[in-house]
Amino acid sequence: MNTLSHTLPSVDAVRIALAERSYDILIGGGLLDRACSWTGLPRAATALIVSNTTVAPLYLARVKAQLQLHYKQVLQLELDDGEAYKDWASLNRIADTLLAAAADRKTVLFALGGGVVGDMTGFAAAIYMRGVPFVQIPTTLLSQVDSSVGGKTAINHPLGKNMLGAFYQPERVIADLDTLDTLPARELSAGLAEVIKYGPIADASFLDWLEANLPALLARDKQALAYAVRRSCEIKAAVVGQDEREQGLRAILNFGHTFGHAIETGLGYGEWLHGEAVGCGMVLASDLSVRLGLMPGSFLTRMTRLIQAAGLPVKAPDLGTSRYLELMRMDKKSEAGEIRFVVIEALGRAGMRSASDELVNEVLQAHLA
Ligand SMILES: O=C(O)C(=O)C[C@@H](O)[C@H](O)[C@H](O)COP(=O)(O)O
Repeated sequence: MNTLSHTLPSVDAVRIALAERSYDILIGGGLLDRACSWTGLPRAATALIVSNTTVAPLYLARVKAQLQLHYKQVLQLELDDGEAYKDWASLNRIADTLLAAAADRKTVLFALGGGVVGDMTGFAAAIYMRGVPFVQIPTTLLSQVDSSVGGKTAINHPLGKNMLGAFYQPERVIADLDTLDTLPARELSAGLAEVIKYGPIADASFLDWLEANLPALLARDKQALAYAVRRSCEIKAAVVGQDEREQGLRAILNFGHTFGHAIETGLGYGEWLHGEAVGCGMVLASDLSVRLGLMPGSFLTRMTRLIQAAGLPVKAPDLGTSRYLELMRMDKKSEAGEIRFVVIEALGRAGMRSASDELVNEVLQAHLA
């Protein structure tokens, strides 16, 4: 982590080291209006800002004003807001906008919003004219600590979450902490799920810190949020830097997601927020870690308490255990029909395990609402 010095408040820069695909995650206050956020990006005639109907009224004009200093033509597109719209139709709207404006293959896309906007804009950038540059401007806690970083882009399919996508890295991530001021409380909690994830999988002392600082985070204390975002990005950068395309290690970032994605797909996208499903999914994955004999029962108690205190659900919707198994067999980590779960092997260390359907059923039965 570097600190860029300015007369204005400092800007943290966490580097994602991926050879020629390396980039910085800029983290700080007021970044939307600061020149350092926007200089040094790829030169082009055209830029497209992709946002949604909730975020655009708040921040699009400011981003556009900055981009107009660098690009001759600045296009904008406001997608419908929500996980239910992370689909082919929205992706097509991005392509339609680019093609209608005759945007060339140097055009730079800017994703202004949360994970849905970021994932879809990244996927559009990956496939438009076989690849154009893009920049992530995450405005939710979840997207600042997780989805804007690491180059996973995708849309959902009715049969499975994030099933169509590409690994495609952004040119830069601009995480303006001030955008968290306007975040609804439910979204803040959803983002905390992905923050909490980093403790058990990679940094036991970060888990201690989160327990001690959860009230400050929920109260949106700027320093606490800045540390949580930076530490999360540092951990993610270290993992992605070693395993960009999830050949092994990177799967640990999916802790809680096997159960979580089943909840999202099973209920219908958007019913629960992604972070809510991941929070609840981590309770189930913690229980599985205990039932596999890897962790003591006190670990499940600890995780459940923290997740609940963060304002997240800890009881899973009753989709029926066989439906859960059916959905989880579709997970991208499954191999030859065998579900592979991320489990905790020791505090700060995660691994992969399969489990019998009987054991998974026991876990589900213990946590269904
Ligand atoms: O970046 C990763 O790798 C992750 O798994 C992070 C997840 O938190 C994130 O939700 C990711 O988009 C899910 O990826 P998927 O491969 O399970 O669809």
